[in-house]
Amino acid sequence: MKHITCIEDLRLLHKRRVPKAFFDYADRGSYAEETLRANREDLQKIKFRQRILVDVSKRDLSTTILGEPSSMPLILAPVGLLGMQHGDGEIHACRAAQAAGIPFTQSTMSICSIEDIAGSVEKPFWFQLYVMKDRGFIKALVERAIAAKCTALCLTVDLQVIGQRHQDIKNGMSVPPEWTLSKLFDFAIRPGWVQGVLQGKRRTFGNIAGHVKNTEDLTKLSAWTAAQFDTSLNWKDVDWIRSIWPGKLIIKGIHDIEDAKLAVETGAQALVVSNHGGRQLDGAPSSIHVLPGIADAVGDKIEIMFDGGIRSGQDVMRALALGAKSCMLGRAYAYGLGAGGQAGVAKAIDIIRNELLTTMGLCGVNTVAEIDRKVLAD
Ligand SMILES: Cc1cc2nc3c(=O)[nH]c(=O)nc-3n(C[C@H](O)[C@H](O)[C@H](O)COP(=O)(O)O)c2cc1C
Ligand SMILES: CC(C)CC(=O)C(=O)O
Repeated sequence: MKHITCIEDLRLLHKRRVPKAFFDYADRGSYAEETLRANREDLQKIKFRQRILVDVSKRDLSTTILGEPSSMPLILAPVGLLGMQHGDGEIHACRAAQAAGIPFTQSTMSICSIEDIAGSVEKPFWFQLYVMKDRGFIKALVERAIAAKCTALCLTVDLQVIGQRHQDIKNGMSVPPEWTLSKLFDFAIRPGWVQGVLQGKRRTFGNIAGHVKNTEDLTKLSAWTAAQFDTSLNWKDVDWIRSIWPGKLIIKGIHDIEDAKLAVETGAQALVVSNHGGRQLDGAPSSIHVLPGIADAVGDKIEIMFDGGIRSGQDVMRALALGAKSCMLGRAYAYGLGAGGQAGVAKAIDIIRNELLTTMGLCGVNTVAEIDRKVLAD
């Protein structure tokens, strides 16, 4: 990892080490990928004010997230199928987050189960929930998150209809999964990855296997899961989740001021301004484009988290300047995981941490609380 200096280096290493179908699943977006590109392009358009001769010798990244101390304003976002980027990927990512002193969010669509992670890490983590049609299953899943002592529930609300990812279809990441000679060859030339995944605790959705009959049958499990996304989901379901989850609630996938106001009314502690990393509504504006309006409208009533296109500490600084209290990393750490397991995720976090510290120094800022629109050039 010595010559890895930026997230793009981790991305290229991930691309080399992991079969194409799984790399593309992580890397790509929905439809024409306009929103995926806009997330990056709009962040890069935001320029900083360079300030000089300010004593920046005592820069400090520490902050609070949902009232808890955090070493920096970063969170590992829920990312599905991490265990396919690296054997036991969820455990590796959670360990790296905990070693760095930041929260890890486990996806409903994880390969390791809630219990697998809880039994393998030192501290509590967050759980992300997709509300599926089978509400009995969802209630049981929330109860499992409570039993595992998860400290926050991140309710994702932007995937009741699934945006098509063309590349996943071309790669046979469909239901049922497609096995072609070229795919088998692609696996065969990556024996390190194959061995890691085979040594992992599980090779299918760990939170769901066990609930579906014949779970050994991957096709049945995938079909059940795909059919379970619930197009009827609405704000009443959020109230129901509120009634069965006693802890801190985060609503993830807010992209509109009116929805942000409704999220405040649910009594949730935080919302995530997110377009699911350009994987859902293609043609939506970038997350950074909508952040200032949402922060101005509700930032004094609810904690604002942000994601979408964060690949550097500079990007974190941009989002904090425009009203976010913390940022979720998605692909940035998934690339690290594919590139090198726990060490790769640790590297991703460290790269972003150092970039943020340097950017703060060059903008004449010492603390996270000081970062506001004044650090941006007109
Ligand atoms: C491969 C992949 C899988 C994802 N799976 C989930 C998921 O299971 N649940 C969820 O709430 N968000 C999921 N997301 C969205 C992320 O939580 C986050 O919103 C997004 O990655 C942020 O954009 P970025 O990747 O540009 O940082 C996924 C994102 C990626 C890249
Ligand atoms: C299994 C997927 C629905 C997980 C997800 O949220 C994503 O791929 O963006």
